Amino acid sequence: MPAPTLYDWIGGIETLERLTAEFYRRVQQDAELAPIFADMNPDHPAHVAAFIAEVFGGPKTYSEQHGGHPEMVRHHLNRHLTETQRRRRISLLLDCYGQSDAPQDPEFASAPVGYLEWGSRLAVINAQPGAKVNPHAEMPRWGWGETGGPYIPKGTK
Ligand code: HEM
Repeated sequence: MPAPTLYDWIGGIETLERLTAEFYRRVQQDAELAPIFADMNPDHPAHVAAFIAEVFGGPKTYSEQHGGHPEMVRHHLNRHLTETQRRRRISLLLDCYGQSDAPQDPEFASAPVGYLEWGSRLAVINAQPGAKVNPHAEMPRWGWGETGGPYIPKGTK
């Protein structure tokens, strides 16, 4: 029997939307993060839920209706996000997850941490001056622990 996707395991789009709604509710009360999201699009929490759903093996709604990975990157351009903000965002997200009714088994709980670490670092890199969007960037897919292979420095095979 194939392993369920992370999307199925967490409880699908309903759970993800509950988590992002709670996360952005807490963001408004967080001194570090509130200013960054002060002018946030009201649909942002639902869009982020759709994005994560797709990364976790769920429906391709973000790719089909919201512009896919390149559009997500575009939203971070020139925002000058910092390492401190990145870490605060992860910490708050993990608090929301840990205090939610989403599954807390160690096997599941460890998988999104890798994705959050990877994805948030890309967001900070793409928020710096000079960052460019790759219009063909594929949507990442995350599983139960695959790393996707070792880091390969630029210019080497
Ligand atoms: C795994 C990491 C991340 C994911 C999956 C993610 C996902 C997204 C997505 C999907 C959007 C576009 C939403 C839309 O289409 O309306 C977005 C926008 C945005 N993200 Fe991220 N993001 C990540 C990391 C970060 C980090 C680390 C920060 C800052 C600490 C950040 C700040 C923002 C801001 C300020 C916007 C624009 C919000 C708005 O004005 O609507 N993101 N993000």
